[in-house]
Amino acid sequence: MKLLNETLKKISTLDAEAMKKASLHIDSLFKPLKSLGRLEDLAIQLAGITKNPFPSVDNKAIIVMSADHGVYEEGIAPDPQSITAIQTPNFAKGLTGVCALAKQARADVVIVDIGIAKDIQDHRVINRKIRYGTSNMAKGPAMTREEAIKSLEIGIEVTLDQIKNGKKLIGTGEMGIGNTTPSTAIFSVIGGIDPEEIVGVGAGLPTEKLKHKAAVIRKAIEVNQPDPKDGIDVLSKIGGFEIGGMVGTMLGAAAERIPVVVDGFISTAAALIAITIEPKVKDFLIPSHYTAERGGKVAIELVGLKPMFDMELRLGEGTGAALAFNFIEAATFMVKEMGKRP
Ligand SMILES: Cc1cc2ncn([C@H]3O[C@H](COP(=O)(O)O)[C@@H](O)[C@H]3O)c2cc1C
Ligand SMILES: O=C(O)c1cccnc1
Repeated sequence: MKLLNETLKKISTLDAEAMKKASLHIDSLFKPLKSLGRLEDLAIQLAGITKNPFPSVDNKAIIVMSADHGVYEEGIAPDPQSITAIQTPNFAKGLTGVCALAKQARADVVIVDIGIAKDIQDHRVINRKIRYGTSNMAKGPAMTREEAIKSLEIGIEVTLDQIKNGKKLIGTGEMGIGNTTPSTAIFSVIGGIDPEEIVGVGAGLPTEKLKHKAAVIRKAIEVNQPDPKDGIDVLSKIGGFEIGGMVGTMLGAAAERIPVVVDGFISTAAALIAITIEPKVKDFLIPSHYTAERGGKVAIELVGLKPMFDMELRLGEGTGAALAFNFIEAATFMVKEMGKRP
């Protein structure tokens, strides 16, 4: 709890002076005013986050949190639960979708076991296992409040380690069979939306099972009665360990004034919990893409962010964040490389 409290205390506001300097500089560049559109907004936000009108984000990492879900036993996901444990070492080997995109963006991928249902033998996977998957949220709380806080603090610690190692830009990623179910539950509770309105197929659930997935989510909310104003209560009752880890990454990066990129559906659920815990964190979040998962648009609107692009991705892992790194780095090149108006 100490690390979480210290981190929350450190989260401040954007630096208005650096933003003004960046804005004046961008307006002085050799181009029609505002003609680089949202790239200009991005450069100004980066200045505000880093307190530097000319920041560099060349050293980047995607932090992937991996965990399993007790609610899997309700039949809410199309794949065997063992895929989480099978796929996790593939992040260390560079074989997953996010690894390919991160390689192109010259970013490291950091993979953390924060609650996979099996032991992972690969030493390159950081072992911060809380336990072997959450409990079934359709029957009771997914985790205790203490475990939820632990997941946040693990996310903070792993992120601070990366920042200490020189990372200037962080992306959030995840792996966890079944995790679109707790994510949808989080949007339902905090947004006050019926699960049936936003539930989607995740990794490919047959559409005839969508009503069942929504009913499981509704039951989990009824059984647990999470307090929508208490992000930690929501996380503990209907969340997941990897979602908590991603929230921790967002809080830790914001506290250190490091820009942190929101990925897809699950990462958006983490962002919603992060801003429920500390609204100031929102200014430090950079949205990436519109996920193709049904409910994704409503979800990112709940956070109050406008993604940069829509490539119809629906993989997660941090793939959208890795693609977004290119836009973010491009914004820093614009301010540093362009010439001024005569
Ligand atoms: C091989 C494979 C790789 C993945 N990488 C990310 N996900 C994505 O799909 C899962 C969420 O969807 P659902 O809630 O329907 O299970 C998460 O693991 C998410 O990261 C994957 C899913 C699979 C099958
Ligand atoms: O948008 C995502 O992150 C997503 C969507 C479906 C399944 N897994 C992840």
